[in-house]
Amino acid sequence: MKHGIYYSYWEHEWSAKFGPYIEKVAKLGFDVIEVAAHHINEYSDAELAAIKQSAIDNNIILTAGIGPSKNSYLSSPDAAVRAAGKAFFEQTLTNVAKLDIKTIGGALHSYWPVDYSQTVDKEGDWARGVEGIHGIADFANNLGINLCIEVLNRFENHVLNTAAEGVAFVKQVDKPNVKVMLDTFHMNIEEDSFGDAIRTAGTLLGHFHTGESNRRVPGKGRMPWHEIGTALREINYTGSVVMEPFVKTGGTIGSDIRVWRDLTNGADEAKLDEDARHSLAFSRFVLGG
Ligand SMILES: O=C(CO)[C@@H](O)[C@H](O)[C@H](O)CO
Ligand SMILES: [Mn+2]
Repeated sequence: MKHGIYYSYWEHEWSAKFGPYIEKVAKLGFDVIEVAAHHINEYSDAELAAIKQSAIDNNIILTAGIGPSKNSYLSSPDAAVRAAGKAFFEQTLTNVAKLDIKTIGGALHSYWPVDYSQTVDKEGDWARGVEGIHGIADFANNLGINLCIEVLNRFENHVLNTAAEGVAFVKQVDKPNVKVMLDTFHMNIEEDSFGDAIRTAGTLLGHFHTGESNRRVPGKGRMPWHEIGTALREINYTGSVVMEPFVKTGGTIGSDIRVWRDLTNGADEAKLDEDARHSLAFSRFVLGG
């Protein structure tokens, strides 16, 4: 099991450059950095090559997270938006591959976060989402990329809220590089049992996000970490466990994640780094790896 952190922990914008964080997370002892792919198409090839080299030099694996935009996503009822979604993914996956990234996770079938001022069509969005992911799976597979479909809580998406729904969706897509992704923050809201949810995902689990119920770093709250670690060991999970703490207010990250109070307790960057380092030690101990 490899342990990582989403660089957005330190940032306010999904557009923030991720290159400089590779050395930082390596120094903190992580194996993996997760980067936001939302703006990767704005990076030049030279920039991507330098980032890839930095990852090699620092012995860091990159994974990518993404929340597709409402203008271009795979399950839209509007065919033009679906086509734009496919084009966006093909360009994004091509650039993601330039960083040797093998895992991209998020609500890839949908857009994020969902706008609930509009009518919800769960069945239609599910069917179009399955078709949309099916339609980009081979393209991703040819680049060596796994598409990890994140199960989110009800306030952020309506299609997949539980591990069981994630498994049913991924089975309908029926492609070897399309997997289920779980996140303890969302599971805490929707699942009856963390252990059962992880066992339900089983061999289909492709990526795993961690965080406390208020999205502080693992170890600062009341998540049943022992139960989670036991279940991950039971299913012989060998993928990445990426902590996804969101503790800062402000910017697009603060508003998309609904961080309306300072969860850092006024921490400066050095204190945030220390919290991440302690949480990594805690995560390795309780989850394995
Ligand atoms: O858990 C979440 C959101 O609550 C994320 O994994 C999200 O999909 C990603 O951050 C988008 O970049
Ligand atoms: Mn997540």
